[in-house]
Amino acid sequence: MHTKGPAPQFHDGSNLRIGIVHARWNSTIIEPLLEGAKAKLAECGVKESNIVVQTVPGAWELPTAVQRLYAASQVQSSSAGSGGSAGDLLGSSTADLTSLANTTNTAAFDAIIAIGVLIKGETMHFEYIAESVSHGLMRVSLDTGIPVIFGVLTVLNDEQAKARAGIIEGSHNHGEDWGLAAVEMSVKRKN
Ligand SMILES: O=c1[nH]c(NC[C@H](O)[C@H](O)[C@H](O)CO)c([N+](=O)[O-])c(=O)[nH]1
Repeated sequence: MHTKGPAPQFHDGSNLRIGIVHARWNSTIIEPLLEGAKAKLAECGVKESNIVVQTVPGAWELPTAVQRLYAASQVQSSSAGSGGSAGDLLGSSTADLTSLANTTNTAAFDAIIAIGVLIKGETMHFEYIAESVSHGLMRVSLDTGIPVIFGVLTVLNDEQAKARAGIIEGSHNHGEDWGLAAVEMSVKRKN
């Protein structure tokens, strides 16, 4: 039963480009969260071809990956605009070009969703990662001006994680909220 979140708002996502970066830790929870976000993006009309999904090992890597995806999309879209090659703009090594070329369809994003699942262990590791990742994602969003949707579960045990991924009977998949937030923030940013 989903009681605390905002009433869902559906906006027209047909002209939006959305990036999703997700961690691979706790993948049995990540997968339904990712599917929930993508389902709501589709429901709002975001084209499959305008959704770019990338993965990182764990939540700690999310801020840098989101920042790099944003930066690559700016290079790509400005080189497309200027008619120059991405290489001119990157002043780049082959490795940079390869990684840029491997990120298909990186024309400027309207929002990026960062998805991770942090489950408290018996040490302070959880606290340090959760604190740094939340501050890092907020900083990327404020520094770039692009909405970065905080899709990082910070839970105390597997049951809490399952309840937020819609895996437990009657529970709500928070990934859906993140998809809707990405569309809403993108539309409001354009207006
Ligand atoms: O995404 C996660 N990464 C985790 N650790 C890995 C971390 O995010 C980095 O990938 C790693 O430290 C290498 O930088 C987790 N725990 O340690 O418990 C976790 O629960 N979730």
